[in-house]
Amino acid sequence: MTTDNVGSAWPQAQEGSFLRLGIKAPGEASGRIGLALVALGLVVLFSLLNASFFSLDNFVVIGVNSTSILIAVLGTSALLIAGYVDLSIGSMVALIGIITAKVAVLTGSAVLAVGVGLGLGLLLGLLNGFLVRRLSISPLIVTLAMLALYGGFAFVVSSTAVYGFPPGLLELGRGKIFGIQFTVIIALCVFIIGAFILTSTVTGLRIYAIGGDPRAAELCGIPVGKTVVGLYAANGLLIGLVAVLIAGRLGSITPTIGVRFELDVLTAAILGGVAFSGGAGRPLGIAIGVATIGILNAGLIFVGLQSWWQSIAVGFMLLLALTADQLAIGMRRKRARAATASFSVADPGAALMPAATARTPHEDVPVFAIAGARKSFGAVTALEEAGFTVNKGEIVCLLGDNGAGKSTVVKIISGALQPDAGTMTLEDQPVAFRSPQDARAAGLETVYQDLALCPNLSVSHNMILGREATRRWLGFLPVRDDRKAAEQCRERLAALGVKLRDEDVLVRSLSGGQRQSIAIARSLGEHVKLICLDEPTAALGVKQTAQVMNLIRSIAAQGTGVILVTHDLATVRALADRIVVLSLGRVAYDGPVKQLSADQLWSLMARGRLE
Ligand SMILES: Nc1ncnc2c1ncn2[C@@H]1O[C@H](COP(=O)(O)OP(=O)(O)OP(=O)(O)O)[C@@H](O)[C@H]1O
Repeated sequence: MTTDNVGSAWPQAQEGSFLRLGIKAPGEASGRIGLALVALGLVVLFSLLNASFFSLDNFVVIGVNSTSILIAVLGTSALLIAGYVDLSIGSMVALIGIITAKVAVLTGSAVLAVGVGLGLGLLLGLLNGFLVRRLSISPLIVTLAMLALYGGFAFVVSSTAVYGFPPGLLELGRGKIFGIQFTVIIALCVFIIGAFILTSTVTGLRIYAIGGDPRAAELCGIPVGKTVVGLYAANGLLIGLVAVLIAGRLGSITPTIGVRFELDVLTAAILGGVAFSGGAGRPLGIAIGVATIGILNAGLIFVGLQSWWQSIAVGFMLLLALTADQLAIGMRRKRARAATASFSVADPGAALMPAATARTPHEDVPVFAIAGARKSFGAVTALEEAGFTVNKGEIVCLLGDNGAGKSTVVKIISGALQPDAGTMTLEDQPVAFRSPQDARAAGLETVYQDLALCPNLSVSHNMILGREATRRWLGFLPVRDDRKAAEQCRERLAALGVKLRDEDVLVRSLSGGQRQSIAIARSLGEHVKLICLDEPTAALGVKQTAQVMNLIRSIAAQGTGVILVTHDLATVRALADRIVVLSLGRVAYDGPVKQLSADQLWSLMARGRLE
């Protein structure tokens, strides 16, 4: 169990900023870059077995041969980080390659062939993404089916090699500038741009967030579906580029060109630290993973082994990397359990004091009202004519037995559900929300029971998720403003009396109470008028409950209205200015809690009536 020692330190973050831009690379470092030392070991081994392996010419050849993997690994890594995968990339290379080759031979136009290759890649990627989202089954299965389809169609287009390309296409694949092949320059540029997007942009952060917890990402306002389809489309475009460059470099394409390509690319990504379970991986590790696979493939040819030995070696490496991946997950869980991460809240003892001593709600200034709310789910009526108001700075506890309709009310208020009938007003203005984003924009925040935090992201990244600020780097490149995020994070926590020593620490290593504080602090902003908290103390110990109760008091003291859903009578007694009791979808009681006896309160909660 974790303990919260008031005043002791939060855990420290693992890494510094990316390229000193003040940008903190999201997600976790691979934690197993050591595996990349395998690459070095392989160089030594192959050099011992064949002296001519260790030559500049050979490393240039390995570099050129690795360009396809270096380009493709970006799309595969981004998908893996988001918790998805595309097994069809090898067959895609074959199908796109063979169609590009046919177009090149038939039209004699290199430009047209390149356009068709890239366009087809984008289209096939979009198709994969669309199917994965639509079919809602494992992307492994969907893309396995696509692997078979694309691979088969490649043979339908041509069962034999296609060659005789226009010079422009061959020049693209074989041409050099300052002695360096175009393909190498293109691959390096694409990799650097991809690494930049992953580590420094809003999109990058969102990819890591989706991999960490897709539901949390969705609740933070991230368009998960569109982002995932976009990732598949980008992956397809990269594969289109790979196919075009291979056609130009080899001067001919066969329908078997992509065999085992997906295995090489996946192995390079996972070897380089991208977690198969999503949410983790960094570009440097990925680049080292690519180098390892390149060296392995070249070395085995050098020592004269047959191609099936390459297959065996890469398969072995993949197993090794997956085992390391699992070990890393186990160690992370262990570290999280062992973490004695702690935070401090100003005078936690005060949380045990009655609410009235800490602040005064404005009884005559209603901030929010819901009236005549009805909601049915098929034959089940969840709400019937429910309604109540919340005043400025007032804490209203929403109570009721299981199935009374509390969550349904909260979902309607937060925009997650639309009522069948009823009205809502916010500061005397009628409002209707079609989504949680609508509600948030109007100044209405919800802290969900499962908190909607991404465990693989830092506290400050979680704090800004869905409303990330950007700035221009070098005057034109839009990058995430992580400095501003850190400032905002410190300010919000400080406003609630939470002292945070390191906002770069991962949420995974925080205790339940700390996570609750982060979720509450995140929901606060100058424009917030009402905050709904769903069972915020349900999973907490005594001290953590006291800390969270203090936070809720601080929020109300700043004039924000609070709706608190809870089953805990001690919390009700300590915090509530007023209680609203729901029973079978109707309001059974709306009034102060002070004059109710323990028996009366219990009767209201359990039976929905005063006795
Ligand atoms: N999506 C849904 N589909 C069908 N029925 C639903 C759905 N959501 C809620 N209900 C039903 O509506 C009624 C009210 O549910 P609700 O979750 O609002 O109650 P609650 O007071 O929050 O209960 P609990 O304390 O157990 O969470 C229940 O009978 C529930 O089964």
